[in-house]
Amino acid sequence: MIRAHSVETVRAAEAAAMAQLPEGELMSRAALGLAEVAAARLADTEGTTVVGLVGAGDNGGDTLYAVAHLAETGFACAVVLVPPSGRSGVHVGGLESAEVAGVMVHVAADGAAAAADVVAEADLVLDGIVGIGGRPGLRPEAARLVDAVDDDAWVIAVDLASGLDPAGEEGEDDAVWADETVTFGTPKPVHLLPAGEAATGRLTVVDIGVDLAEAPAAVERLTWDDVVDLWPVPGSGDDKYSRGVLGVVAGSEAYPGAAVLCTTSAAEAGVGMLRYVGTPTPVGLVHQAVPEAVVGDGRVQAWAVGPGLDTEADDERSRAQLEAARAALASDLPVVVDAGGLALVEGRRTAPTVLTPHAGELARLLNRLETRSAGTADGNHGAPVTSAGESRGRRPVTGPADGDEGDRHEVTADDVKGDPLGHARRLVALTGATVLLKGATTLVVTDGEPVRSQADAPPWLATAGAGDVLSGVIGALLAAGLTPHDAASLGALVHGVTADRVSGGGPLRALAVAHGIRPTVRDLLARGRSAPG
Ligand SMILES: NC(=O)C1=CN([C@@H]2O[C@H](COP(=O)(O)OP(=O)(O)OC[C@H]3O[C@@H](n4cnc5c(N)ncnc54)[C@H](O)[C@@H]3O)[C@@H](O)[C@H]2O)[C@@H](O)CC1
Ligand SMILES: [K+]
Repeated sequence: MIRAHSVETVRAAEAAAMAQLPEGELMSRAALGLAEVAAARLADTEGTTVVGLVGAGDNGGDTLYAVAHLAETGFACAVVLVPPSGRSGVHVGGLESAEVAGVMVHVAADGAAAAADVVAEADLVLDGIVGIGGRPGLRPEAARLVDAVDDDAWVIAVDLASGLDPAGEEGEDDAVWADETVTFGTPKPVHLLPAGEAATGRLTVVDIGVDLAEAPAAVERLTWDDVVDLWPVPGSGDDKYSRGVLGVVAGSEAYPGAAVLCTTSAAEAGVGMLRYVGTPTPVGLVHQAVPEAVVGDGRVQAWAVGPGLDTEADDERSRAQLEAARAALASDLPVVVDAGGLALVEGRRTAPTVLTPHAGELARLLNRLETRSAGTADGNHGAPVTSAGESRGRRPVTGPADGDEGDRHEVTADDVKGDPLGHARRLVALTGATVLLKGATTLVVTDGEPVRSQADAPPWLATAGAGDVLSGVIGALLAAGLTPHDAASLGALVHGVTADRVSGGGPLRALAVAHGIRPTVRDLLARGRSAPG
């Protein structure tokens, strides 16, 4: 598992480490590690020239010492001091060390065009403008220098790409776009969250001897190795019931294929037994595609509700199916809810619940539940969801207290894409559920747990039916007894890795991903068995 720690946790751990070490030791380790990575990249790209962009804080200090090392190694090195106060604004020891090593020192404020020319010459650029002490955004003079970087230069962000919010909460367009980020001690949230992941590039962690093993993580990412620890592997005493029975309420006369995709992926994920509840057309298809499934209601350990469900259909068989979906949501069993099922969510369930919206579905759900919640807070009407003010990171609801929607801001899919984590947290606060928000980086948010962030899938996975497959995998894992947080994040990992294998760099289809789940899980488990120790 990759664990990212908050700025506060990192600063506390660094302070504890520094108290035991000679002054400047941590910075010196950070700078040496940074210089080693930079030298390796220069060797790979046959580059010879280095420019460091140096801000006022210790991030600039790391950069100055690293550039000094590179100059001593024989590279042609320069730095551009970015602070408006020039030399007097930067790390004194670092600047001295760079000058002694023969690094050319330029001050941005003295001549912006000349400084930009120096930057444009570099094969490798170290971005040391700001690190974990930075506020989002770049000052105009820094932005101009960053714009001058040659397209072919290798850009290494020191600790994090300057301009990004270190916490990864606020999106920021005005930031360095790095090929690689060299961070110290531990990843920071920004490296793993949608707001910063793309600008971070490849992430390299340099060990500086700061111990964060016991410190609580802010963001986690499951890796292939976690599959062995988390995947439910049957023992000799297991039978199909003890391994977990999943009930699937999915598909409809309008969208019958979703039933096939969801049940196929649950079967491929190795669920103990499958029950399927649907209308005649998808029932016929499921009979053919997944003969293992038993059609009809019955005892289950978990439900998957919603893929391809048609909540508008009004014939007798459809009403019976929707009744089964509502009964599943009203039960005390774990449920994963997707697509059409999200329209049936009325608020808080006490049993384990995973909601798997994409941005548009999350926006619709927030609008519906928050309107209701505003009414409930005033004692007027609505489901027993939480009061409007409880959620973390949410915008205030501006509607009048009588529950009238008034000028209340309607959340849009673009709002969710602009602040995915904040909006996912809003839905967690309203429902108490685990929210899996789909995207290039999929977020799994549960109250009281570190956010899980998975980025395993290729863009080819953005295709119809992919979500139906994901629901089946998560349902199988819930039925086997995993927590919603583990089931959702492990499901996202396996879904993404499978898609990557199936794609092989080209198009994929959802049914192929469903059929790829079984060999992917097998291979990931085999990897763990063959790993040393
Ligand atoms: N604390 C430690 O023990 C260690 C810290 N290290 C480095 O120190 C960094 C943190 O250093 P600092 O706390 O000095 O903070 P930073 O170097 O991240 O930046 C703080 C300075 O930048 C200015 N600033 C903030 N936002 C800005 C913006 N958007 N544009 C321009 N200037 C801005 C601030 O006014 C302040 O002067 C880490 O990111 C890491 O690179 C490493 O040396 C490892 C050890
Ligand atoms: K930086």
